[in-house]
Amino acid sequence: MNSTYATLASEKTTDDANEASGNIFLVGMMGAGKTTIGKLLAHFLDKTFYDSDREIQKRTGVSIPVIFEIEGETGFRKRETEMLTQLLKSENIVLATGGGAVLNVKNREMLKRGGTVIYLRATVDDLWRRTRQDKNRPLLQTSDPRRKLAELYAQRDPLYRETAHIIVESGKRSARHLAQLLAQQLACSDLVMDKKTG
Ligand SMILES: Nc1ncnc2c1ncn2[C@@H]1O[C@H](COP(=O)(O)OP(=O)(O)OP(=O)(O)O)[C@@H](O)[C@H]1O
Ligand SMILES: O=C(O)C1=C[C@@H](O)[C@@H](O)[C@H](O)C1
Ligand SMILES: [Mg+2]
Repeated sequence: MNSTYATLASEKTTDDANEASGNIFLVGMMGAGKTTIGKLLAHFLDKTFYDSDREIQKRTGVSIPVIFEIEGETGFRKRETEMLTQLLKSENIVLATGGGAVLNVKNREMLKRGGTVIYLRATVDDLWRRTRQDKNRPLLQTSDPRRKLAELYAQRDPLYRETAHIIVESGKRSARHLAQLLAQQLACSDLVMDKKTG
């Protein structure tokens, strides 16, 4: 690991990841850059990009705020787990998960087993700057959205860490630069693996 990566959660190493599937899963808070970086990473690594939120919207034909309005968060989470179950049957994908995907233990286990999980981590200040103008995140439609973001961060940071094989700081570099560094790093770890197994 070079300096692109912060220390790994619970001393985990990428050896624990299911690299054979070629799958890369991005987890992290709303605004961490999962969708933006995921698309670029898939392009650089020549993998297929999926975004769980986008797939749910395609399947239902309505936006995520509408799903929350009609079915509540519980209904959305059920759809999210169904979608992850289906998407994780794929190989050679980069998947941007929804910010709350790690709340469900079944999702966490599926992700850990199904590929290499990358936690894109940013400070609450960065996350707030990136999400404050966007009304598409139903959990932030409260009287004090910044506080809500901080509460969600405190609740979820340990879950992202528990799930991730790799933790990356997404606050200090542009999305493109991060995707380039990650692509280089992941391509190198593939090389090393091929050497070991080949
Ligand atoms: N590393 C970065 N530096 C600066 N801005 C970024 C970075 N990553 C993402 N952004 C910007 O932050 C905003 C949110 O990013 P994005 O939608 O990719 O987050 P997300 O993790 O997919 O969030 P959600 O869980 O809500 O889907 C976008 O406007 C994006 O351009
Ligand atoms: O952090 C969350 O709980 C969410 C993040 C988004 O990706 C969407 O999945 C939805 O808005 C919920
Ligand atoms: Mg997204």
